[in-house]
Amino acid sequence: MAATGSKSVLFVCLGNICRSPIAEAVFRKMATDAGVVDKWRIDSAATSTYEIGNPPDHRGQACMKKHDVPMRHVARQWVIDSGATSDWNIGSSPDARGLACLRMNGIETSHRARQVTKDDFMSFEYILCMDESNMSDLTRKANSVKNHKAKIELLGSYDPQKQLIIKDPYYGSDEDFEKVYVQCVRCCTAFLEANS
Ligand SMILES: N#Cc1ccccc1-c1cc(NCCCN2CCCCC2)c2ccccc2n1
Repeated sequence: MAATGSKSVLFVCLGNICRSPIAEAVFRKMATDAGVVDKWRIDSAATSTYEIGNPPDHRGQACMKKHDVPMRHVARQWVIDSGATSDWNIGSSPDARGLACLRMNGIETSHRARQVTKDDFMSFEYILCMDESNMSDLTRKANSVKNHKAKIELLGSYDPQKQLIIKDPYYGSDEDFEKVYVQCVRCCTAFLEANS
């Protein structure tokens, strides 16, 4: 049973290695600093299969390090993996309660890109994406899920400076990742405020 007043947000972009892991890390830090992170299930995912299983982009990791924002990526010397005997949850993230337990014990987990699943539309209250093509991909997928619960919105719709679109920095520079970071800080601040 989820804690009372529990909330959930899934950040989504095209590949889940650039924009959505930054938004997830920024929001998680804000919720932690506000003392409410235990009330939130926070995750990120991709609309595409381009980068499934890959860690966040190194330029995004460098940006997070520069701004002292912990990112759920830990470079691993050993390849240690785990698997399931069933196909029940293929593609889903580890259970939020398990992640919270790991984090409470200072055991960092690493984020690996994953694609949005049908279950996400049933289990997340908010699905916040970055641009119009993410929006149309998500809306199309959501329409195939009966009475889905998620509110699908542009993260940029929370921006006090009204910059609606957070542009894909994949072919861009460090400055483009910095712009993604700055927009995510403004939008996540307003989104957390609107849900406090
Ligand atoms: N597509 C596009 C696109 C258009 C404009 C600006 C950026 C991108 C762009 C391209 C990427 N990977 C290169 C193409 C991947 N292959 C495309 C054909 C199928 C097999 C895979 C990205 C990867 C991760 C995150 C964001 C990305 N964004």
